[in-house]
Amino acid sequence: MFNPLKRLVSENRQRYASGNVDLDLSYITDRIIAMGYPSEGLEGLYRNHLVDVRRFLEKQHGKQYKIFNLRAEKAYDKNKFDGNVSDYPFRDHQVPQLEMMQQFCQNAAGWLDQNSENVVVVHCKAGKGRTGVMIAALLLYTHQAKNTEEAVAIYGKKRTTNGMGVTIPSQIRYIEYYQSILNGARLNHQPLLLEKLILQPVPIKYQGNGGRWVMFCIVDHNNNMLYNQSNEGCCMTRSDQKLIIETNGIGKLSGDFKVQFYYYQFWKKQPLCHFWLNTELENSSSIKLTKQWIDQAYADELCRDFGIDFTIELVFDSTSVSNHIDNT
Ligand SMILES: CCCCCCCC(=O)OC[C@H](COP(=O)(O)O[C@H]1[C@H](O)[C@@H](OP(=O)(O)O)[C@H](OP(=O)(O)O)[C@@H](OP(=O)(O)O)[C@H]1O)OC(=O)CCCCCCC
Repeated sequence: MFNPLKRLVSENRQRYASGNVDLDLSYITDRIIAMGYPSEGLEGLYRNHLVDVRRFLEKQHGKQYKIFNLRAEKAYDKNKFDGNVSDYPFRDHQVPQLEMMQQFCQNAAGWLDQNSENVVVVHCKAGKGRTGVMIAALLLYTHQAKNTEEAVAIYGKKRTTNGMGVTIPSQIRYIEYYQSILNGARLNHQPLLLEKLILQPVPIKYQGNGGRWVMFCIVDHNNNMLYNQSNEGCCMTRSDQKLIIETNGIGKLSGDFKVQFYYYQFWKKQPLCHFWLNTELENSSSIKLTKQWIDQAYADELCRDFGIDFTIELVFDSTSVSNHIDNT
């Protein structure tokens, strides 16, 4: 039934509305469905209600649906869908572990291969960003999209009213990483040694001298600190054009990592921007990210100071890079 609050909360997502069904749910293909979280209690008042989702899926697909829950923050009793639920959790606005993308695709494609009537149903919270990452990966894995751009476009067109499905730069980067794995790229397990970060131009308000210092840390998927600039006492040098932060060669990185920039206001950490990278698929001694490849670089008021040509460059120790390349 039409519910104005649910419609408001589903924002730009395409809803499935037919007869007395009105769900935050979209068919990306005939056999791949994206939807919002099947909720209960208070959340069920403004998102898809679990009971409505179950009724819809059973009516349309009998017992031939399999649900994939990507929401790390919350879970429901799998028995409410007769146990036919698999979890591939990751956090809101973040990226999945690369291995998890492969496991998800194998599981989902295996289910689709078992019977031509089987469908997969993917959700996170809103069923937009994270759901889009995994469905784009599945479209690539099942050869229904030839590259990341096409996979993201198919998803955006079917899932949203304005084509804006997966929009977070790191999430798009991870679909690209996954595409390169499917294209035969070899993962390199040798760590890379982060030598320095170069911010160009110097963020205007955060240069010291009465302004606030830009700080950064590096974390893993569980938010465990891999490197913390404020503890390591690394050296910052500033010219008119750039801010160079030397890590003294102690930033040894392996696999997925997130670089988070922040500053302190009243002793509270205020995030500025961040990005995810994976060392296993990066083979160059420097990675330079323009603003459009940095997460939240537009959204946060403070990051406007970074200017349109703002770049963050990560420079790795050349020995670690050559060890890395020898191993590919
Ligand atoms: C009378 C109140 C009217 C409220 C109207 C709210 C209208 C409104 O803004 O609704 C939207 C909000 C937030 O909406 P959500 O709580 O659903 O949050 C969305 C979710 O994080 C998506 O990530 P994911 O789960 O798909 O991975 C994200 O997409 P992405 O990761 O791609 O950026 C999207 O960002 P985006 O907006 O696309 O930038 C978020 O808005 O809903 C609520 O906060 C729940 C409100 C609960 C209200 C409870 C009332 C009982």
